[in-house]
Amino acid sequence: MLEARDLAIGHGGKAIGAGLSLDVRPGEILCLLGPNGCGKTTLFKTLLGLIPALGGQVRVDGASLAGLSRAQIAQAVAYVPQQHAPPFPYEAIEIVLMGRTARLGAFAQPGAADRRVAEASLERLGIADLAGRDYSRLSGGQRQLVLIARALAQEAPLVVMDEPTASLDFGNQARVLAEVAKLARDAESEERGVILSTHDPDQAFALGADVLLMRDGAIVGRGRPEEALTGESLSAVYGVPVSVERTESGRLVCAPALRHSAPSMTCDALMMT
Ligand SMILES: Nc1ncnc2c1ncn2[C@@H]1O[C@H](COP(=O)(O)OP(=O)(O)OP(=O)(O)O)[C@@H](O)[C@H]1O
Repeated sequence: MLEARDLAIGHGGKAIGAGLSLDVRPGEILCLLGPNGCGKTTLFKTLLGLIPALGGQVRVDGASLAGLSRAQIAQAVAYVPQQHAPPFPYEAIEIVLMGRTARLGAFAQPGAADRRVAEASLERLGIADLAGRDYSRLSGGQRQLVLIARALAQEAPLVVMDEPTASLDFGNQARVLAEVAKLARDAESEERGVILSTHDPDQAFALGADVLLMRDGAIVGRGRPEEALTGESLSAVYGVPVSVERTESGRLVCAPALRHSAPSMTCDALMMT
């Protein structure tokens, strides 16, 4: 479905990563983990053709990304960006309806069926009440949920999500993760491929997702979460001691050690800040 081979990525011709290869197939969830600034968003934008690859190849359903129009890419891949600021005060439902655009003819307007799909997407995420609200005035987490609804409405076979749970509260994180799992493996609908980035390695365990560990623009680990996410690999990638522990229920969780030797502020210093 999505294949990247020996991809080099960067901005304005300046490389920030190279030698990147990955595959996502229907029913698979691929979880991209790595420190701030390692190149996750740049990789996603390159996979979506939003910025040019500096080398290597991306193929979508066997076709070279370079030869596809924006509409063809949008029919194949839905994108949930990290941040999104529309230039006009759209209602949330209008943002979700934009997900239908790739399915319409050049000058066609979304119809009643498209509106029903958009409303169902909002409902599925428990945010039907936001439909008529001004998107630009929603909280960061509410906006993120609306963008996920837009990706659902797009009904593309592959979904790329850049930190989809970043500004969500605890309950909404769980809701969105459940949707991610359903998107990929819901027996009632067609299987989809999902690739998401996150700063929480526990999510890879919770989703049973394949893992790509990235550092400084390179892939430094990959595989099933139990193999790729070890105390050693996570400590090396994030530069802090991390242990991976099994809870009583049998679930694996990642626990960073808080360094006792880190400089700490005295009460006086804290009161002055
Ligand atoms: N538009 C841009 N022009 C030039 N450099 C950029 C641009 N966007 C990002 N970069 C640089 O590319 C590098 C990778 O950034 P990127 O946003 O891909 O990292 P990331 O892994 O997604 O980070 P985070 O986890 O903080 O979101 C960083 O050094 C960043 O400063």
